[in-house]
Amino acid sequence: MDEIVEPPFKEFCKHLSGNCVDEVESGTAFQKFFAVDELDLPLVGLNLVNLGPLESEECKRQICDAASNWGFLQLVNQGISLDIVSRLRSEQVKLFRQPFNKKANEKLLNLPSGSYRWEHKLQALSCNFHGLKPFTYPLSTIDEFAVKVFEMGQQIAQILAENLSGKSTFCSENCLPSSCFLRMNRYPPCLVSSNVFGIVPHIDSDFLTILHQDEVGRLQIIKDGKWIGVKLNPEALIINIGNLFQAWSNGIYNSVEHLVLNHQKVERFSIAYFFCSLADAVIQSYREPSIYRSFSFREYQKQVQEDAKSTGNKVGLSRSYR
Ligand SMILES: C=C1C[C@]23C[C@@]1(O)CC[C@H]2[C@@]12CC[C@H](O)[C@@](C)(C(=O)O1)[C@H]2[C@@H]3C(=O)O
Ligand SMILES: O=C(O)CCC(=O)C(=O)O
Ligand SMILES: [Fe+2]
Repeated sequence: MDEIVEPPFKEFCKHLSGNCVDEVESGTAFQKFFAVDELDLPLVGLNLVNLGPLESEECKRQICDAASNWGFLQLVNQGISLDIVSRLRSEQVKLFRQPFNKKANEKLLNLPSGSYRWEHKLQALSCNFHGLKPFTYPLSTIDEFAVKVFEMGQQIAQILAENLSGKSTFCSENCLPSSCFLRMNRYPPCLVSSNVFGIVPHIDSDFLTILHQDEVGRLQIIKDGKWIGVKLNPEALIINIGNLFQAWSNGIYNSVEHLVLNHQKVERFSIAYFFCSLADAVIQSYREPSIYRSFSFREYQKQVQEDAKSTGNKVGLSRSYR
């Protein structure tokens, strides 16, 4: 296997946040985030939706309950074969094995330049705007995955929306392949400590995130005010609720904080698909009186990025959206 051509971890940290290495070496590396328990996320078999009315209703109820009580769930039999996921994983590994300056400077996979980023101490390759560029046939593995994961996201979003407001068409009208993003992440091994954030605690600003994490795991979420580790299920895709669904559902569906800790010895890969609305879609609670004022995804993303720059943290819905 080619040598992993990445800057040494210390340089990597300095590049990102200066004192990262000091925090880590002084042992203050976020002990409070180190989860003690590991739990299974609520598990739902999506194929049940296509079975008889009874199973279908039960499956939809489980999805909606998890969206309210956990903000996270895991789906199996969701129609995305493990073959596509493993083919995508090998393409992802090949991409990240490219020499560092090639990833940082050249256009990879004819993605817009700047698609390769060091984000929150991970290296992320964002493939944006799947729906815009004309597909070339035969479909690349990335496009094949994106088409299926978009359809799945739409199905879940529709189940969640219909549960609250009948035959709501909000998601189908405002969430399109061109408004969604696929991000492939690589988390380098962190030799200095096992308590360093691969991605800092955050809440996703989209409607839904659909996530495949590899066998390294180390995803943690907040449950009942405590950090817990998410038990691995390589056959499942993880779905988590974003801020937009929390606002649209008037707080009935919850978007919860989550983080990833780097592994001390091995690299970790994940694939995240952000099911977002069109930038100008107005997110308005499905019923009055609403907890949150209406806003557009564009406005919200801009606010989140400004807050993250000025405060170092995303403030999210609590900031003047109430
Ligand atoms: C988890 C997230 C990363 C993201 C903001 C979000 O909460 C959900 C949308 C994500 C996305 C996707 C496209 C762009 O790469 C991005 C910068 C954006 O505007 O929305 C990322 C956000 C991010 O990386 O912060
Ligand atoms: O890589 C993961 O497992 C989670 C990534 C994530 O939370 C994100 O990109 O928003
Ligand atoms: Fe996230």
